[in-house]
This record gives sequence, C-alpha cells and structure tokens, in this order.
Amino acid sequence: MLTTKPAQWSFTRWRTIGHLEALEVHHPLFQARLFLQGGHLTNFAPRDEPDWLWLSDTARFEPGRAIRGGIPVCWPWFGVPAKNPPEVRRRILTTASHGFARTAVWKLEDVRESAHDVEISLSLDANTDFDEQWQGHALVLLTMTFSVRGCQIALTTTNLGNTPLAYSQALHTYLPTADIARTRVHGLDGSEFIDTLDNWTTKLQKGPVRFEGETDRIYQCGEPLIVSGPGGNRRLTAIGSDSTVVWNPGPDKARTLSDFPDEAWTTMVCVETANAMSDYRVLNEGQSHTLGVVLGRV
Ligand SMILES: O=P(O)(O)OC[C@H]1O[C@@H](O)[C@H](O)[C@@H](O)[C@@H]1O
Repeated sequence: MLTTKPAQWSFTRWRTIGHLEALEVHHPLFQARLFLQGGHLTNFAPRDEPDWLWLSDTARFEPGRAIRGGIPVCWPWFGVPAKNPPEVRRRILTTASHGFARTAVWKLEDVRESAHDVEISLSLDANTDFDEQWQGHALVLLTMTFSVRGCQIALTTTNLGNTPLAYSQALHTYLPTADIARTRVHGLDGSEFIDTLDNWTTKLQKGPVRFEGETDRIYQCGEPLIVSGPGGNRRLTAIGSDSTVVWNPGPDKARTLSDFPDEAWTTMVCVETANAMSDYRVLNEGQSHTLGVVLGRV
C-alpha cells in the first residue's frame, strides 16, 4: 500500500452530507462512505453490487444524532448502562445507550490507497471532553479496509488512564435483507444467549436463528457467522470478540424507533460483533485490545 497526502488521494474525497462531513471512496473496484461523526461507515459496495450495509431511508445526518444504519460504533459501553456489569457501569454517568463514540466527531488519521484496496484510519481521544458522560481516558483507533473481497473494521482501544479500564462495546452492523422472515443467522447453534425480551433469561440456541417478530439477544459466542436470506449471503468473521448481538425490532418497536420507517424491520437485521455482558474487557494502564469484524463473501 502507498501512503498518500490528502491532495494526492486518487479515490477518496470529502463530501458534506446533510450537516455532516463524510469521506467517500470511489475506487474502480468498490465504493464506500463514512462519516467523521461516529466514525460511522454507512455504505460499502463492490463494483456493480448492491450495498452490503442497510441504511434507513429516513436516516438523518445531523450533529449529535446517531445515524440509523451502517455500522454504528458502540463504545465505551454497549446497550443500556444499567444492564452492564458493575465494573463497566461504575464509569458511566448517563442513562443513554451505546456510549458516546457514535455521536462524537472522530479525527482523520490516514488514508492509504492502492490499486486493490483503500484503508482509512480515524481516532477518538476519549478524554475529559466526555466527563459528563463517562470517567476514563482512552485512545480509540478505528481502521476500515475496503477491497473487492469485502471490508474489515478494527477498533483498537488503549487505556491512557492510570487505573484498570473496564468497558463494553459493539460494531453494530445493519445488514440488508429482502425478507426478514426468510433470513437466517448460521453459526450460533448450541450457543447460550441472553433473551433480553424474556426478562434477560439465558437460553440455548437450537439451529439457525430465525426471525418471528421482535428479536433482541446477546449470544455468548464469537464464531464466524453466515447471514443468509433471499437477497444473498454474507460472512461475518469476528476479531477479539466472544459475544454477538442479534437484533430486529419487529413491527411494534419499529414504530417507536427514531429515523426508522414503520415497515423497515422486514428489510434489515443487525448482527453486532461485541464485547458485551460477561465478555466485557478490562485493560490495565497502557494496554490495548482490538475488536473487529470482517464482512466477506460466502
Ligand atoms: O435505537 P438504538 O439506541 O440505536 O438501539 C437499537 C438497538 O440496538 C441493539 O443493539 C439493542 O440490542 C437493542 O435493544 C436496541 O433497541
């Protein structure tokens, strides 16, 4: 790969979408769009293919508002603070879900381009700027790599504080499907999961995951997964993760979600590569951990 200066980018350019700054990649082999706010990838497609990510038709691109779709970065906590392990919860000073990284403005670190791939790195210095929401100091580096084979996202957290840092997180991938009723998630057979819709009871998965109405589960498993459906198949390979969240809002919750059309639950599924519940991570001073996902072909 060649490192190029901004003026020399061949495939990458700045755009303003709504009220947010975005980077668009127009490579001969693939396209992608990501936002500095949230370090949020919203689009990725190899040439002549439909988008691999689902993005809401009513998504809004406004400062301080999480974008509905793509891959939101949930950090430094996943889900509702009150449901996090005590060590993680202790640092959180708000009731907001999914952490502040998905609405914070990240800094562009590097763009590397080649004839085969493009790699874009962003960083977030989680310092006292966020101390109304969270106590801690960490540096987060987000690296996205795009090629005709797929895309990889790697989120590396380094504890810059002087006490152990406990945190949870997820790469909250929204995938498109032509029909949720005929969509399956393979690779979770035999795993335990927490059914958040049934009083957070632990259950055992039998066979592939099917969707019959609202589904919101935290699996204790980080094995490679295949999401199959009438629109095609996708492979998700996790890095540094032993938990996976599978979510579809179903018809009733869909009506209460922000920036989400009433019928959109039939055309999307979230499969989230996580460090959630007992898979939360603890970093001593100076230590790092990388959570990642590779979206690929089957
Ligand atoms: O509306 P938000 O904050 O983006 O969250 C969407 C969903 O995110 C999922 O990860 C959670 O498991 C769901 O419970 C939640 O509804």
